[in-house]
Amino acid sequence: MWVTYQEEPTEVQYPLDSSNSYEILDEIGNGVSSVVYKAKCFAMDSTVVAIKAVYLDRSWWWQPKEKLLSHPNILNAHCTLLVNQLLWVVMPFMSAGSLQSIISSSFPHGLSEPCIAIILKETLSALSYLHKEGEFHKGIKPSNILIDSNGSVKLTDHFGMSSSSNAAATPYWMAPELLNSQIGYGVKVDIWAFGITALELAYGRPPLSNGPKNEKHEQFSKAFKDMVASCLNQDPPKRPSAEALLNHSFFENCGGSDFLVENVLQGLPSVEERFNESKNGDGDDEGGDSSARQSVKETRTISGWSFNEERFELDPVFQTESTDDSVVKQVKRLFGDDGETVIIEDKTGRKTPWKCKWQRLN
Ligand SMILES: Nc1ncnc2c1ncn2[C@@H]1O[C@H](COP(=O)(O)OP(=O)(O)OP(=O)(O)O)[C@@H](O)[C@H]1O
Repeated sequence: MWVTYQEEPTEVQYPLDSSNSYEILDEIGNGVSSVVYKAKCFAMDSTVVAIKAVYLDRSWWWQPKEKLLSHPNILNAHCTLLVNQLLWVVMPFMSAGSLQSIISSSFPHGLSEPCIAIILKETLSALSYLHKEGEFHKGIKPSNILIDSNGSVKLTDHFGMSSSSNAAATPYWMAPELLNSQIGYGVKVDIWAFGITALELAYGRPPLSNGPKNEKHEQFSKAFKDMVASCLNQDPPKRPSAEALLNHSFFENCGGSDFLVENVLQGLPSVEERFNESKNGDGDDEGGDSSARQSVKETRTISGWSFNEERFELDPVFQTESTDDSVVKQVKRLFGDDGETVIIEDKTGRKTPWKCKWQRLN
C-alpha cells in the first residue's frame, strides 16, 4: 500500500480519480524514472498542482513508508494514485521550480552567498527535522529543492525513498561510504550531499561535472568554505549534524524569503519555459546529472573524495586499502582499470561514463 505524506491532517481530500479530476497542462521536468507535469485539479477550483508520474517498473528503490511528516520546509504530497503503470504523486505546484532549473537557466555561474545561505538554511531545517524523525533523505541535490513564488524553500522527493538502498543516490552527490559496500552508512550521507549541493549552488555545477573550470572560489567567505569543508569530511562521524550546522556562523544574519524573491526570482522565466528551453537547448536535462554522461577527467579512489579547503575543490582520487580480491574486483567493475573510461549502467538503463583512476594502497 502506498502511504501519502500530508502537510497536516486536513479535511480537503484531493480526488483519486485521474481521468475526470485532473487536466495535464505542461511537462515541467523529468528525472530518472519520472516525468513531472503542471496540472489543474477541477475538484479543487482548478487549483494548479504538480504531478510527478513515476514509472513503477523503473523505480525499484521506491518503498512506501508509513509515516506522517510535517515540516514547513518539506513538500508533502496532496495524494498519490495509480494510473495505468504509473504512480501519480500529486503535490503543490512550486511555481519557481527547482534550484537546478533556476541555476541552469539563469545563474550558470552560481548564486551569491547571501542567497545560498537562505536556501541552505531552509534546507537544513528540513534535514534536521527528518534526521530527528529517524529518516534520511538520500537525494539531497538542487533538483530536489523547490522554491515558490513567495521565496519559500521546500525539500521534495522524500516520498518513499528507501533507506535500505543506495540505488537512488546520484553520482555527484554520493558520499564516499555509499561506494564502499564494506562499510555502513547513515544520515551523514545527507550532510555530504548537502556540502556538494552548497558547492553546486556556488559554482553553478557540482564538482567534477563537465564545463569550464570556475575560478570563483577566491571570492567565497571563510565561513562558507569552512561550512562546506566540514560537510565534506571523509569520515562520516566527523561531519556535523544538520542541527549543529544550523548554528554555523555562515548562517548568522541570514536574510529571508523576500531577499530571494528580489535577487533570484525576479525576471525568472516560468518553470515550463525553462524546461522547454533545456529540451531544445544543448541537451542538458532537468535530471541535474546529465553532464555525468560526459567523461569525468579527474581521478578517484574508493575511499572517497578528499576535500582541499585551501584550493576549495575536491581531489577525486579513489583508492582501496583492501587486499580482498573481491573488493578490488568490485572497484575494477565500477571504475575500470587505471585511467579508463567506464560506463556505469544502473537498473533503469541509464549509462554514466566516468573517466577514472584508482590505486591499491597496499
Ligand atoms: N512540485 C513541483 N513544483 C514545480 N516544479 C516541480 C515540482 N516537482 C518537480 N518540479 C520540476 O520538475 C523537475 C524534475 O523533478 P524530479 O523530481 O523528477 O527531478 P529529479 O530529482 O532530478 O529526478 P530524480 O528523482 O529521478 O533524481 C525539477 O527539477 C523541477 O524543476
